[in-house]
Amino acid sequence: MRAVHFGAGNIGRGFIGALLDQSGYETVFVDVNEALIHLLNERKQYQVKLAGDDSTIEVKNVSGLNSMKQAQEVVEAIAHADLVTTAVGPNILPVIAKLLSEGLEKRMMDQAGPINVIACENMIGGSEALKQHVLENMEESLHDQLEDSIGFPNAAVDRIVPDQHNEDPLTVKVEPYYEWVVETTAIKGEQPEVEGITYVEDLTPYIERKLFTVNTGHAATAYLGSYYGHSTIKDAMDDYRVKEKVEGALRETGAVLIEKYGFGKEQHRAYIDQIINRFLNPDLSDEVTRVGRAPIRKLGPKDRLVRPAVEYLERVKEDPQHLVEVIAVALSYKNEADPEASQLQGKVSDQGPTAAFKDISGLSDDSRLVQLVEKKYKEMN
Ligand SMILES: NC(=O)c1ccc[n+]([C@@H]2O[C@H](COP(=O)([O-])OP(=O)(O)OC[C@H]3O[C@@H](n4cnc5c(N)ncnc54)[C@H](O)[C@@H]3O)[C@@H](O)[C@H]2O)c1
Ligand SMILES: O=P(O)(O)OC[C@@H](O)[C@@H](O)[C@H](O)[C@H](O)CO
Repeated sequence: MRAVHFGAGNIGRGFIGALLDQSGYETVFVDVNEALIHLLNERKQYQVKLAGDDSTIEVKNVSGLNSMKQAQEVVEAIAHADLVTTAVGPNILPVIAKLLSEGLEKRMMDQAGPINVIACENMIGGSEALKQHVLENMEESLHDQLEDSIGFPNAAVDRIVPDQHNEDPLTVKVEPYYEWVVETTAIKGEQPEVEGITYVEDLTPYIERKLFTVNTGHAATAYLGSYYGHSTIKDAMDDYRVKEKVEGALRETGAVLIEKYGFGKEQHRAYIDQIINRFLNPDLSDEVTRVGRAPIRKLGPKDRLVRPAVEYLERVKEDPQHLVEVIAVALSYKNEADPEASQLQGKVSDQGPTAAFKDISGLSDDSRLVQLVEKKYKEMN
């Protein structure tokens, strides 16, 4: 079996690539990083190290294609693949859609049969969003054929893979924990056989539980950690001021999730505790700059901070004090090496914090959340 995976970065190599190899796939990584592509082709293998566990997984049967220089080869690889996956980041999905649509078009012309494209990104409806970008790049006369033969099942992926500082640039150190959940309804043809995938009929409770617990907690730790002068997630969580506020934010998202999906209170408490312990893993050094990256995306209307805060106001009918504080601190987040953080600070200084927040979150003047964030931001700055 052959897989094409877009994005040979942390989660691509450290999670998806490893499971694809264990499941018997030959994986072609597509990336723009020439150094990584060169090494993948030279060695055809790499190592995944499990943090705190001393064990190493040898990932074999891999190769690489540079999407900037080898576009035609990428198109051919997609035309002959059994599965396509991505882990490039939500903002890059529109970029890869052009080449992906060419590959899928070739595949349909060759009558190579159905295939599934799974976007493994931290967002709600990632594969569906990728499908829309593919359709924008494809002639309308082919849209019905795509609907019939190409599946875009949404997915949730969970494994903390920090930025890597290993001697060997292909090696990836990851936490042992992982979860990969894929929705069955959009699958075309046979369900991909990948060890470690849990198939479910309705992904919504899974992706929301993951995004609004792991990623809300992570973002809260990163922005509060940066505010209090910490550079890693573990250091931030070792500061009781950060930990208390993160736990408070997760009680708020938990109240929404329990009310919405009927998760048991004890079961959800245990889920939160397990996540906090993952953030405190002493064998994993994860920087607040990675976890806090792209703050404009993270302050977006459907993302990990604004969406649960809005739902808390609607469902619990109280003010989400901790989420408000995290949003206010996220609006103040500075990192000159992160283009979105610089853009955010440019917006805040040009428009003022309230107008910048309204613009990014899509909320209106009369939104209670906007008023609460405005007040908190003034208190903190
Ligand atoms: N790292 C984690 O802990 C983690 C866990 C779960 C989900 N995710 C999600 O996985 C996705 C990737 O995250 P990551 O941490 O692996 O990031 P990363 O930066 O390590 O990897 C992204 C890769 O995409 C490549 N890329 C950029 N533009 C490209 C293009 N046009 N074509 C092909 N490749 C391109 C980059 O060169 C890089 O190798 C994100 O959506 C993230 O939210 C990450
Ligand atoms: O990848 P992002 O930028 O959406 O979020 C940063 C981290 O919270 C994220 O990568 C986590 O490590 C991951 O989602 C854990 O499963």
